[in-house]
Amino acid sequence: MTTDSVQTLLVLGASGDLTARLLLPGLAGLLAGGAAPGLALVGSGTDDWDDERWRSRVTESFAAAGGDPAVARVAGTARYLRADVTRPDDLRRLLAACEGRVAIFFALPPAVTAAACAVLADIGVPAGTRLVLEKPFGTDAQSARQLNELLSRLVPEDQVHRVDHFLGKSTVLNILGLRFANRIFEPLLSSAHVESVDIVFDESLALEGRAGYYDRAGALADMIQSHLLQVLALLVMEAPPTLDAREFRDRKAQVLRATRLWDDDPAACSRRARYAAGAVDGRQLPAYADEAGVDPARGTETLAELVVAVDTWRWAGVPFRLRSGKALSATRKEAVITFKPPQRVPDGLTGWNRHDRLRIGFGPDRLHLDFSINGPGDPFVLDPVTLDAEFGPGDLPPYGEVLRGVLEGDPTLSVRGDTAEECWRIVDPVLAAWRSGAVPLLEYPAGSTGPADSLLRADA
Ligand SMILES: NC(=O)C1=CN([C@@H]2O[C@H](COP(=O)(O)OP(=O)(O)OC[C@H]3O[C@@H](n4cnc5c(N)ncnc54)[C@H](OP(=O)(O)O)[C@@H]3O)[C@@H](O)[C@H]2O)C=CC1
Ligand SMILES: O=C1O[C@H](COP(=O)(O)O)[C@@H](O)[C@H](O)[C@H]1O
Repeated sequence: MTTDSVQTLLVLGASGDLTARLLLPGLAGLLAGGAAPGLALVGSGTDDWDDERWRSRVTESFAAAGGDPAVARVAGTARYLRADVTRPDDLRRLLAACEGRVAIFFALPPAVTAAACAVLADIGVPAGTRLVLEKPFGTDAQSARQLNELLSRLVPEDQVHRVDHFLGKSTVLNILGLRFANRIFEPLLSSAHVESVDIVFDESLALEGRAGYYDRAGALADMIQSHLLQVLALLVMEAPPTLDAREFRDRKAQVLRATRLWDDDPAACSRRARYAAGAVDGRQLPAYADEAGVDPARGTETLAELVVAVDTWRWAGVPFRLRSGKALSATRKEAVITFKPPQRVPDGLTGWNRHDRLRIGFGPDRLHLDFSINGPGDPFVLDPVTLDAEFGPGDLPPYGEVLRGVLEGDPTLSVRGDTAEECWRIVDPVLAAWRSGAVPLLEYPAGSTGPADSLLRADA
């Protein structure tokens, strides 16, 4: 093993939900594939745990990777240090316990992450340290800018990883490959041919005990500001000359800078709603307002919709409708590109009654192309058909892909600081309109398809 390969992943928030459920299983997948051979794992939290307790948590979360020796080595040598990360002496002690290059994963409540970063900015971090921050990154454009300023005092931007588990490497590459590695789709992807785009992330999952975080975030910040605008950027960006982190992230940032609310009208271009009592998949759910830990007076939305325009030569005039909601009747995770009708269907051909559509599914990652052809029987009558393809699974779970970028020092998948601010710049006026009461908080029964007054295309 070279000295260069020795590095420590320092997990702040070792006892938390994210660490056990997503981060550690992702790490196990990565290690089982032979990555990060010299990795040491240090966990920390305010709980009175010892090494044994932490190792058993790690082993439990690593279980899916089987008995891989590299995985077992990391679990068996993991160390735990009790610390309050808002205290300078505790953070100094944690950093002193790390060997080689350090990656600090802030699996902490956002306010604690910001406080820990402020302390680190005073005490400093070893050269080469990478910082991994979970979403939400700030609560608006101003707080995101302040957090960015703080981080810039700590390490260079390329060593800051603002995590977006949603856009793992395989999903990003699926979209880029679909758009830029053939001559079929890309020439059609512009306002000349596209009528509208819907990006939808509907979940049948409800609050699932996450009121502590979710009730202060809501669907707009939880999903649209943080994840769906990133999907939008991938769908509309110009082709990067290479997949180098700088080129790729520059292209994303450019289109997000050109994105604005439809008609610049935050009230007309947005919807918000929260679920009332109902049943999802036979499971009876209370109204969101009655869920444990929820303060109904906050008026937190569990479903948000937003229509934006991308003011570029290619996309001007095309509405992009973004929506995400919880406790809905069915899970639907896809981007749907609806094409304009054919310029003219020749007289004599009948039956065209459905727009051509390209559907890109996220989980499972699939592609569907809906269009009309001459079907069986009468050749003068068109029938709707769908061509399907699977993108195939990536070799790692999303957090494995995120951690690979962190441990290999590759910021490609990380959300760059200016981009995080830009996403808040887009949604801030909507949050202000909601706070002022300009947009009513609608209700939909859990297990329904959402409020009737949706901005999505009804036929998509
Ligand atoms: N859970 C999820 O599915 C997802 C979570 N996230 C994000 O991940 C982050 C963590 O979320 P989650 O794991 O759910 O939260 P949890 O509340 O489950 O865990 C938070 C952790 O932070 C620790 N902690 C709190 N204050 C301090 C402190 N002063 N010093 C040291 N440790 C402290 C807690 O330890 P203790 O209890 O001992 O104080 C606990 O281990 C959040 O930013 C969240 O938005 C993002 C996507 C999904
Ligand atoms: O980041 C989040 O994502 C999940 C949905 O993503 P998935 O990969 O778990 O399907 C969402 O449920 C959660 O509210 C949000 O914080």
